[in-house]
Amino acid sequence: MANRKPLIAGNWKCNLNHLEAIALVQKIAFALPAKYFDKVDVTVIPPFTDIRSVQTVIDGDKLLVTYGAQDLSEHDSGAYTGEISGAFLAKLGCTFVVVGHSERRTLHAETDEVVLGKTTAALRHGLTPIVCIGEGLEVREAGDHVAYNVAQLKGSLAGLSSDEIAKIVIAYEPVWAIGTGRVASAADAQEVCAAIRATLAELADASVAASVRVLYGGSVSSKNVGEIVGQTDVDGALVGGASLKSDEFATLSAIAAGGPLP
Ligand SMILES: O=C(CO)COP(=O)(O)O
Repeated sequence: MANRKPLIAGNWKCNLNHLEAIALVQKIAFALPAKYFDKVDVTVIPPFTDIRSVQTVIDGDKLLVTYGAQDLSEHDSGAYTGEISGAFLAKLGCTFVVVGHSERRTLHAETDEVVLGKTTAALRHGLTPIVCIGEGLEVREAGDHVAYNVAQLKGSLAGLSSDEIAKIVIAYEPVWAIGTGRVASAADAQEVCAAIRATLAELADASVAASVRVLYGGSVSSKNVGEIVGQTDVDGALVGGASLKSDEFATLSAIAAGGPLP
């Protein structure tokens, strides 16, 4: 994983109200003493309605966990009912924002063009976008997964400058591995993450490509995270189900930090 600090991001999806969120953040922080944060960045990505409460507990208790949002609008303000501006997220102290998660691409018909608009909006407000890409099962079975992910990455980052690309995190999440318990092998993750890095070198340059964090996501748990983040081009994980359990999430974060177990 070269000199890149691993990042473990817990995507809570549509789970936990703001009271449950406070309890989970406190438990995660309690299980992960300060020494781990020199070696791993840990962030939680709760629903929008939890963010203010999460901010209050993290700021109040001076916790080292950061937080972010699961989506944002392409627009900064205006007549866009139901949309959340990146400006609002920045004001709430968010560090990260997930963009183009496969659940949004599929359930909300987000195209690469929309994902690019959201990525640009995140950067405009000083948020770090975690740009998600990943192939479905048919593409994987046809053996077209590398080309598919490279095309999705190029579409999602089209026209961004090297400086902008340097500020992004990429997450490779094969759709067939999300919430299924069917984790990609470490070699599968490495193959696509290496292709992502080679594409970043093409879109920006070699030094930017060497600095950008590329995460794997899809059924990550404390049982498989060690092998996955041990791959040369995998710099952490975007974790769904396992991020809702404090002990499990703390354990897998500690493994990504290189131990010891909490
Ligand atoms: O979609 C994911 C994270 O964004 C992965 O979810 P699971 O870890 O539940 O498979």
